[in-house]
Amino acid sequence: MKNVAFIINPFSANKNYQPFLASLQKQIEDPCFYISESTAGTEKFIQDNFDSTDIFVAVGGDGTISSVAKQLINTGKVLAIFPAGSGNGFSNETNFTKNLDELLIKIKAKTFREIDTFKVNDRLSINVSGTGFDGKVVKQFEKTSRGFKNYIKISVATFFNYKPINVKFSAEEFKRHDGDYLMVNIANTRQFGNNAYIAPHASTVDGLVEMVLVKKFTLIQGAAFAFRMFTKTLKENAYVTFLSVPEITFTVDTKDWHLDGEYNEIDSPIHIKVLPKSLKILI
Ligand SMILES: Nc1ncnc2c1ncn2[C@@H]1O[C@H](COP(=O)(O)OP(=O)(O)OP(=O)(O)O)[C@@H](O)[C@H]1O
Repeated sequence: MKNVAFIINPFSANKNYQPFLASLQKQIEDPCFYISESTAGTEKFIQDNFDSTDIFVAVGGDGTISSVAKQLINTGKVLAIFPAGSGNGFSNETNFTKNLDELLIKIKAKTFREIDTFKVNDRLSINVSGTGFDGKVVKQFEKTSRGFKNYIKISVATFFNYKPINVKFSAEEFKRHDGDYLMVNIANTRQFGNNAYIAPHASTVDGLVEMVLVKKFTLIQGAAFAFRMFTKTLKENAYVTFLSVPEITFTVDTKDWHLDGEYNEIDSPIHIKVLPKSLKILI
């Protein structure tokens, strides 16, 4: 299989990439692959193999996919995914499964489509990024051994001593939404991962992101919110507001963000901007 490179993150999810690599080597003679020790390593690998590769396959979770996508934005190169993360939000939303045979058929067909991505100031996001409660949760979560159980544990603990963030919009039309929020998320796709649908109406081809503003609620209301997220039925109410926008600017009194589930420190003011049809992705 020519012009295809596999970038494997050995730290994703259960840190067990060997079975994937063994199947790959069984199915393809001498595949081009790279076991990535860091995002800088991935960057260098893509640069070194850029001219000879048409399809870069990210083997990992949303963080890995994002680190590969970053290098492919607005180029002729195509992204493919073998989901190997714990949440797999982006791969769930772009129809990639853990079936290697299926992936190899898609790679042979080489059919792709163009989807939107977006920027948070100067940083790229492909899936869902946010600040506030879940920015803080991701910060604490990265200090643990990860996994869904730790995520829930940290979420509940963070909830009880969490001080809402203050958001102020620049444009007059959004100023009525200025105020204190539990969290603010910016969604390109519908879900965080683990089928938690934070923005059930988001689309990767509409040139817009869904900004989801969530006010602080009680734990009981939080349970209802979680139920609606997992049943794809989250809608606007006294606690939840959706803004569908191609770009938006605001200030926020925290630097704690997660970009596609990875903790980032970002200075306010924040400028969100959609990069329409900027990423070619295998279908
Ligand atoms: N290209 C890369 N090479 C090496 N390590 C990476 C790369 N991209 C991200 N990482 C690191 O690998 C770890 C796992 O990231 P990743 O998001 O892929 O998996 P996950 O967190 O298990 O899955 P998900 O994001 O779907 O929940 C993170 O600590 C991240 O910082």
